[in-house]
Amino acid sequence: MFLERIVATKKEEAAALKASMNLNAAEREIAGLPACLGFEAALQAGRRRRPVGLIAEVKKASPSKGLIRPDFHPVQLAKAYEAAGADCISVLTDVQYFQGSNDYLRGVREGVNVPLLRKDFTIDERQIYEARLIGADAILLIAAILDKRQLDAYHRLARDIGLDVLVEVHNRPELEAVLEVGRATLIGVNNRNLHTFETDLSVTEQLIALMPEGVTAVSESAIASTEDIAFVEKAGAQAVLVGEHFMRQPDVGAAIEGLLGPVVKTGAAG
Ligand SMILES: O=C(O)c1ccccc1NCC(=O)[C@H](O)[C@H](O)COP(=O)(O)O
Repeated sequence: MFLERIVATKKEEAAALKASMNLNAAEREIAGLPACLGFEAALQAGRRRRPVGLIAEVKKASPSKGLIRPDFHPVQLAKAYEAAGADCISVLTDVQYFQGSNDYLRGVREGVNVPLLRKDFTIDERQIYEARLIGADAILLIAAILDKRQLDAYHRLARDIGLDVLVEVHNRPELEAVLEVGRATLIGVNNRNLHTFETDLSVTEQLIALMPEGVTAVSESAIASTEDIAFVEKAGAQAVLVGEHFMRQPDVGAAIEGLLGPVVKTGAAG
């Protein structure tokens, strides 16, 4: 099973981090960093300018599609996303399966001033410290690979060091576990089954209907047309996470406008 392979790789990486990272030193360094940019707040602000908030993803390759963008320049792409009004940017840092890199996130941090999601498979607390140290504003917690104790502890740690948390679910039991833990305010519904790679936007419709008031709901994956946006918005998505569709267009800024329309000036700050 593919997800199990990814988790096994992450366990090896976590063991290496355990050997190289001094937690006290990491905490001291983090205490001296500037505050994170508000990831969830940026998505809510984005909803006032477009039908839904936008997390635009910098994604070179994926397990399901292989190499997506051979001519891959993460900082240029991120600057184009920012110029086109992306509210937040997701940067894949997994090396083995997505051809990502922590250096991509560091570079993007230097290049843009929008909140950044470190998109990776978090299974150890040291990865959360690492995310903050390389410049992320938010991390991803995937319910399919974490039990309730981990969801609770990792969420608490991330918030303690200033990070927002996008908690990802794909089915009803995962959503119920996340709601029982009771910490998530920002919940992503992944339309992709991470075991089979099958995609289905109706997963967004089914799961958002079960979410309580007050949750910022994000529809993730397989969004590629204005019809898809209309569908997930009607289902209650307040934001979307889009990677491959943008990565396949030569001009990613124009692709944002094509998918979501122009930014509407509200006159209000934010
Ligand atoms: O994208 C994959 O093939 C994939 C496979 C296994 C686990 C995770 C995977 N993707 C991570 C993501 O959640 C997506 O990169 C993100 O939602 C954007 O999706 P898309 O717009 O379809 O590129």
